[in-house]
Amino acid sequence: MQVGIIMGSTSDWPTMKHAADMLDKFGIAYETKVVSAHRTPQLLADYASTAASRGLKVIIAGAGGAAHLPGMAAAFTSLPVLGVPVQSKALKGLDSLLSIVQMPKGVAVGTLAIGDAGAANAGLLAAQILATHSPELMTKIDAFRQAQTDMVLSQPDPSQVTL
Ligand SMILES: Nc1c(C(=O)O)ncn1[C@@H]1O[C@H](COP(=O)(O)O)[C@@H](O)[C@H]1O
Repeated sequence: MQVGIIMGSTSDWPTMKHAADMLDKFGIAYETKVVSAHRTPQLLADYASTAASRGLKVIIAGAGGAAHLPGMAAAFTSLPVLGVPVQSKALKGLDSLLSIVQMPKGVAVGTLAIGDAGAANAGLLAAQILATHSPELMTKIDAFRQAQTDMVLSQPDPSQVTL
């Protein structure tokens, strides 16, 4: 496995699935696991501190509300940790975002956007990190971006579209 996708609760899966789908697109092997800094603190410590020795290269961590999971994972490993703020019901994910993004200097978490787009981009960014050591993967990412550009450029003038 090259990427570990962890999340605070199974309720985060509909969001975090977008990260998994992106990794699938590029044929990148990953594992998924519910790990919580709050509810399963020892599991988090064990998971993150053994991640590098188990061969993982990047961790994607998604959580909502008081989202301490990405920061605590980063505290236990020197692997890059990408944090996904899951949209909460009460505060629409602003709580998750602020909990993840304001890390103290010296322990880094790469924070993505709130929700599905953030999860998908976490998968994409993980692929891009891995691609720095894989020309084959870089070619796939270049092709993905070109296809996206071509799709946008082929769309008709918005004023001609009947909604
Ligand atoms: N933020 C965290 C952490 C953590 O940061 O360790 N563990 C669970 N949670 C979050 O609690 C929310 C509600 O969880 P439940 O749906 O299980 O009640 C989820 O979005 C989860 O990520």
